[in-house]
Amino acid sequence: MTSVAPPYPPFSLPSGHFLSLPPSYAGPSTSPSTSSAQSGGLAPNTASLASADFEVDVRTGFLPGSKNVERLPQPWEIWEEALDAARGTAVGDGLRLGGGRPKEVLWRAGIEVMAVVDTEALQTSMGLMRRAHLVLSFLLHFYAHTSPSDAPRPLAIPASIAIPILQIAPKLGLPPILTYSDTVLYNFLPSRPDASVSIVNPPERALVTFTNTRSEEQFYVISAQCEIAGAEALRIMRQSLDELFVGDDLALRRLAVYLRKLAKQIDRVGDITLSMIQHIDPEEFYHLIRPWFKGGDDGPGSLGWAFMGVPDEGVAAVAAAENTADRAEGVKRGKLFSGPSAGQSSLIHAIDIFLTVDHSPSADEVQNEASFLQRMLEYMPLAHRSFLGHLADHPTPLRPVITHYAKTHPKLAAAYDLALDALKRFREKHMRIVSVFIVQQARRQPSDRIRVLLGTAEEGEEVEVEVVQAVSVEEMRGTGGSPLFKFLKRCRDNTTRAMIAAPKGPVYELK
Ligand code: HEM
Repeated sequence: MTSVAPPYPPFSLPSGHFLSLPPSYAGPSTSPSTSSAQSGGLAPNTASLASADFEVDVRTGFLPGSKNVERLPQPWEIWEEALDAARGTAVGDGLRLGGGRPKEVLWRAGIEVMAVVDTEALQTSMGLMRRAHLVLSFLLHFYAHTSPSDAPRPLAIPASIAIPILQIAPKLGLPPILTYSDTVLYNFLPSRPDASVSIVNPPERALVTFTNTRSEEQFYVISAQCEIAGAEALRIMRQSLDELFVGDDLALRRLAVYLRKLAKQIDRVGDITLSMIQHIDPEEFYHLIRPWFKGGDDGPGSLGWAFMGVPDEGVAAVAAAENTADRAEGVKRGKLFSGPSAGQSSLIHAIDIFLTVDHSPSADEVQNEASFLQRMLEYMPLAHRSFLGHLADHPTPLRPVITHYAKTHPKLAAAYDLALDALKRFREKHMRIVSVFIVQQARRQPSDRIRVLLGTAEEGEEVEVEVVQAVSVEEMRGTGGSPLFKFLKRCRDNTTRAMIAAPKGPVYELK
């Protein structure tokens, strides 16, 4: 066997790469206990890439390996009852965005007088803590988005929600707001609920929605299906890192096979994402569902959400997204956390890191826009964030090997480019999704059916002609106010820039 072993060219992430920066989110102080981490990343550690330490399951990837808890027992049942009351049982039966009816006023008054339930006994079980974070963050968003628009700001979040969520969130390493973990990772049941989720027993049902619409359920379930397809991508990445550790000719040939397999799997994730077009009504998504996701950071002048009944020291531990400039200026803002986005999924971040797609900001980029992916790390469970850090620090990373052998092993370089091309295709499919679900919807008025559900029209009211609004793609803003399409295009272009050979074919342009 010919050895083509290291020394490889020294590898380090470019300075300023979002993964070289320490996480600013202050979670609990548990660091991953792998041999690699304990040896400062020096010991070869290929086995731990899918590890319980990181809550990454070899079979289910970033989805929990055990069944999600469907309901909290006593004494936390009171939160579940409040959630039942908010959701109702059918479309149009739950609380309405913007509130205003006696139903919402009464519900919010109930939350304001609800007892603060102790969470200590809850903290012994990961499953219960995940469900508690999910339930409390749905309650939080129901409360915030049924509050009248003239309610004093920062919006006061009652102690009955604020205190327990601020106790539970740091234990999971999550912020005290609705995250992708709540809407997707902790919120599904597979087709056969008592068997473990897998590609043959895929996520089928969502446990909690705001609207009881099939569209909302499918939005969460299809995202979870992307994650289960991603578990296979993670397995292939782990096998590739094993081959990189061996590093001989046979290993390089195997590596090329794995990279071609990875390309197929990334395409699979992209196709599942694209299937949202068949299963989700874009109008329902844009007008009925998406507004519930808004966080306390809604718009430049937002004063955020103030968590009541919590001494400042308690809040400080979870105040990563707090605007420190305001504190200096003495402006009283609440928490400025963003709402959920699939940009918080660790899966695409992991593929980016493995293939070394560099999303670090260039000098001319607006800071807010450039730091989106970095900020999204703060919205992942601590264990997944640690996993990504571990992957970024891996002692035998992929790209230096590919560039080192690009001339002598052209098939390997071609396989690497194939994986990047698949990732570019994923991003272009995703851009089409954003175009259908956001851009096109922002340009037209909601239909009568949607307006009745929103409470802005009565049933049977005169149909108005659709008015196309002049919304330009450049003006549109994403989570936390970043310029949407500049950002998405840049992510796509960063992907093609990593290729060894020049990318082929036309690029997708958003209109
Ligand atoms: C209806 C479906 C979807 C919509 C409307 C949507 C919308 C968006 C938007 C507006 C952004 C820009 C950042 C932000 O404002 O949050 C974004 C970013 C992102 N989304 Fe989605 N998304 C959808 C589904 C998905 C799915 C299923 C995945 C993953 C499997 C995904 C992965 C990402 C990633 C990784 C980013 C960061 C940008 C990048 O890396 O290219 N999205 N999404």
